[in-house]
Amino acid sequence: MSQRPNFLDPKRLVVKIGTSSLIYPDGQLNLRTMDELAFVLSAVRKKGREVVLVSSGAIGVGLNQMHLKKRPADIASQQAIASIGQNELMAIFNQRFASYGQQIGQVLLTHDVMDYPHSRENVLNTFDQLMNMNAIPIVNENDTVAVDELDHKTTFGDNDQLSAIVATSLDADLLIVLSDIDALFNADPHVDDDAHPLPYVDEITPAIIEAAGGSGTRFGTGGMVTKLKAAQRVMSAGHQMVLANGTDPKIIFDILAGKSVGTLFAPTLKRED
Ligand SMILES: Nc1ncnc2c1ncn2[C@@H]1O[C@H](COP(=O)(O)OP(=O)(O)O)[C@@H](O)[C@H]1O
Ligand SMILES: N[C@@H](CCC(=O)OP(=O)(O)O)C(=O)O
Repeated sequence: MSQRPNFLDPKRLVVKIGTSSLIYPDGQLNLRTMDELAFVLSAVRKKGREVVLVSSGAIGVGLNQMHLKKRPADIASQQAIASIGQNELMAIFNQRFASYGQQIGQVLLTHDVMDYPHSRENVLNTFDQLMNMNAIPIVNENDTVAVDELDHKTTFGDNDQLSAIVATSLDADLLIVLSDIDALFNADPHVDDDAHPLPYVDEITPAIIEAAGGSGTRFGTGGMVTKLKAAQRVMSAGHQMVLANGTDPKIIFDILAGKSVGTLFAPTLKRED
């Protein structure tokens, strides 16, 4: 009988969902995925695991609210769209999580807040208290204020790296990154028909970085490049990351049950099939 590896039993779990899993290619909101995500995370929380959700979607939802097909060019307009979208995103999550009896709390972060020791400590205390209250923190970058200036870095750049920073800062055992793709492939499968999935990565080699392309969709931002950076950060901290398809968030149950789905990034662990 195969031994159950420790990543299957995380005490503290961070789940990141990308815009391309929350918004259909035509710009409409994927309410089904949002509802299923609320259902699954509520069930996981009720089983005693601490759960943090990092959700993208502020800009995508804002564009939908304002009936816009693409991002406006100027920063102030993008930030206004994010302001409208974040509000709507949380309204939907609030309603869906409430239907499963699960309390949530919003945490909007900028890079500088995590850089300065005092503000970082306050943020981490807030996470701790939310989890003590059995609430699920829902995190996003504070897009309405984050703009990089010469001597002041406020942006994370993308939510893949934000989720890795949150996971490592909270010492989470496992980061699950849900995207619109089944796994990391040896080449972008939207470009190369012969690409095959990689079930297990124990080291981010130059060949793997070479295989990672940008986003395949109108709304996604980082593509595979930023997911590999996130994996690198998590692995360096001695923890694990699973990249999997977020179309049906019940895949989280499969991951926690030890099924070999997506790509497992883990420094030394060998996956048992
Ligand atoms: N080697 C690769 N393996 C898998 N996907 C890749 C790879 N290189 C580039 N991609 C692209 O990355 C996309 C996922 O990133 P992105 O669109 O930013 O999603 P999200 O919104 O979930 O962050 C995939 O749909 C795919 O087109
Ligand atoms: N903070 C932005 C997310 C940017 C981002 O990284 O998006 P994604 O590549 O879809 O995870 C938003 O909420 O629109």
